[in-house]
Amino acid sequence: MFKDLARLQAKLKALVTEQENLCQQGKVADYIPALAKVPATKIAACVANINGSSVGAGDYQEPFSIQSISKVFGLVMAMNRIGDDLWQRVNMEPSGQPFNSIIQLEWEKGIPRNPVINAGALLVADVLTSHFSTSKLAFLCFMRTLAHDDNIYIDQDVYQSELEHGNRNAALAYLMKSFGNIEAEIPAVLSHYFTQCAVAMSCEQLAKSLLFLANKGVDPISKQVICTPRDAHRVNAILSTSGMYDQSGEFAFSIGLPAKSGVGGGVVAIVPNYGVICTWSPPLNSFGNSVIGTNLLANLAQELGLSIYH
Ligand SMILES: NC(=O)CC[C@H](N)C(=O)O
Repeated sequence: MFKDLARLQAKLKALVTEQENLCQQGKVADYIPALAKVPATKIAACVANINGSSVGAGDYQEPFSIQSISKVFGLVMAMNRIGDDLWQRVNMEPSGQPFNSIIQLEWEKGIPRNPVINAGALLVADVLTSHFSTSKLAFLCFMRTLAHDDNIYIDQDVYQSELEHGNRNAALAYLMKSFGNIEAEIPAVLSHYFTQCAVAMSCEQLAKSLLFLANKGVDPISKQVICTPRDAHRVNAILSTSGMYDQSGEFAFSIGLPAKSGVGGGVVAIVPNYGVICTWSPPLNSFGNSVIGTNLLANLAQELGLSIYH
């Protein structure tokens, strides 16, 4: 558990102020208009404590597009639904490739390297589409339950844009289907995947909703079992090795926390037995990870001595 939350809040404020005044690099995602129009100056950091309390600084209560952070939640739902069968259809190795790469998928006969690159998340979306009668609604309900907030919503503007610019994801899904690794019809799989990506949440909501991964699978607020301790371990392991895409090695080397980024500029990091940190800043580096979001996490982890490798 994080102690002395007042000091932690002062630290978050100081870090946010320091980062917003630095000359920053990076580029806001512009593959869809709905993301391109988000102001590059947004900046936020929030820490959810394992006892359910939280502190934040900057725009930490403002919703943004969670994008690939949704892959974590989809994965947990799929693991809960089909158990170890999932690992017959998706691997658990780092890809060493950009998040939306297609090359490896053909070499490896339609089996995605891991569930947190696009191909893997589309595979997970197929599992959810095939095993829930209303998978999009089930996903939204899951998010609302985890965040303890019924106001969480799907940003229709982002969803529509994703659909209109979804050719690469469609290509990944059709390639997997050609290998027999996708069961449902591709339009339904894509619709589920883009719905997940289009969920809007704030840093505070995201940090709270992932507390179960810092607490061996149990939501510390409701005491509800969200997944088994073994699956919480597995998700954290995948996030440690692949959550920051092809920057995961460097992230483990310099920060040492299971983490997941999204092209909306959000980054979440799990601190087992302590809580969850979420940062947000839209400009991205060449890996698709938030520049300031990663800096904020690095500074905080260093100052507080947080690393799972200590
Ligand atoms: N890295 C990401 O956040 C990618 C999500 C994005 N919607 C895509 O599918 O390309």
